[in-house]
Amino acid sequence: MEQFYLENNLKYQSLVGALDPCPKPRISNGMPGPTMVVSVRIRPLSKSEGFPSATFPRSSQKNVVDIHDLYNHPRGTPILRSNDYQVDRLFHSDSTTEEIYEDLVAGLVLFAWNGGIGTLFAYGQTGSGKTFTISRLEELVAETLMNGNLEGEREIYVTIIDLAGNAAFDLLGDREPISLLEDSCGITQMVGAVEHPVLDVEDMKALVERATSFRRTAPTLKNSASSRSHAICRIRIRNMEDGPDGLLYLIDLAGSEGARDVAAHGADRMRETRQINISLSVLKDCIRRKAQADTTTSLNRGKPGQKLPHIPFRQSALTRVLKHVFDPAGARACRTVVIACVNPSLADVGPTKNTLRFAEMLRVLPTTNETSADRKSAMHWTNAQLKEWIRANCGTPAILDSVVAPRESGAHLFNLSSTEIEYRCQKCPGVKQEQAKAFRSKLWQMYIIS
Ligand SMILES: Nc1ncnc2c1ncn2[C@@H]1O[C@H](COP(=O)(O)OP(=O)(O)OP(=O)(O)O)[C@@H](O)[C@H]1O
Repeated sequence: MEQFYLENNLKYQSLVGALDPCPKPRISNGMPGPTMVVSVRIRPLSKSEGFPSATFPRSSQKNVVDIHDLYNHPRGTPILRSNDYQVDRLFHSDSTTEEIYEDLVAGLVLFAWNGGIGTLFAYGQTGSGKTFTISRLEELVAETLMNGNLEGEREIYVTIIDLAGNAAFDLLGDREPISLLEDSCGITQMVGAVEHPVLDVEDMKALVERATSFRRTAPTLKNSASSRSHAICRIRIRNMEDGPDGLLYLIDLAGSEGARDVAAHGADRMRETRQINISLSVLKDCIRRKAQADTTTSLNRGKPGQKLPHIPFRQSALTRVLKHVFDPAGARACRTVVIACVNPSLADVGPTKNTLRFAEMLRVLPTTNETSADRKSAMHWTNAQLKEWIRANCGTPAILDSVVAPRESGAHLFNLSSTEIEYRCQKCPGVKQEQAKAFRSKLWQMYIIS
């Protein structure tokens, strides 16, 4: 595929240059939820990669990014396939980590300082800039906690562990194995991991450096020093007055790798990659179900007999450590910031789309206190908007208007599983399976009323 992109670089540039993406109706109004903010950071394009950028933040719409991919059409010339994604915050390739800190993380630190549990994840494809982002954020967090400008008396303790599969290791204790056990109060304890008191910023930097030196890395096709484990930095903010201790989790996830990227790996590396991908998949499932659970809870607040939703956080060590975030029975106030990191290179366009699709999916059901009427109006498109969107996204050959709006019977419902979307599209003559697939991710969980 990379060869195809290199050979068609000029064609790609000219197709992108001729495009004029128009503002399209969006599923949601773009307001971040109160407990979870989903952001995307696009890292700068590295010249050595030799591919053009496939990510184009839209100037006319805030927090929307267009991704243009070149499709190798089996029966014709290559064509451009475009998708757009919207998140709560979008950081362009010239944004600094300091800007991200001010916008997303400073509030989380204050929240933890005042006794809450703040969690920050960086996830994305291998080589997309997660470690780059988290390591600088760790320094900035330390500066805020130590500069003496926050009100109240606190003591700071740091634990840094890494998770490889379901095994956990203390990165500040020479990578000794530790156990993750639930105590009688249902809190996951890192048994055997040492908590280090931090007195100033230099202490914190030294601890982070020490942890980095013990972290498991290996070269991958995309990154010569790829992190092959999830690193969790837990900062406990001990309240010396009356009040609960705050907790701040800064998590640098191992990079996901696609089947294409792992072709050259041996059996051990394949197993390791499989374990990473499984734990990331459980994490994604938990985040998503948590977002759904928050929405359902806020809509049903006050109604009797509401059951707690099931969130499968016990399925991996990573989500067990983060039980406080996912346990629907948890009583502590939690806030979560997700930073989806992407590499803008055209060669990485597939994983980039996966990362953005997931980021956008977390926002489909925003965790706000909006009423069901607000939600309905935000999720309904008019027929004209639907036609416009499908025409712009259906690929080639274009779908006919008669197929786009084949109904006289009222609602054309796309709030369906992927199989059902295909089923619907099979019923509409003229829509090809591949086109139906392209719609699937976007139309998922969306009503469209005639
Ligand atoms: N915003 C940025 N500005 C400049 N360089 C960056 C930025 N983000 C990442 N890089 C560079 O890209 C390369 C890969 O970044 P990094 O190691 O952080 O990726 P990663 O997502 O942690 O990868 P992995 O999952 O494989 O560990 C590094 O050389 C890093 O310096």
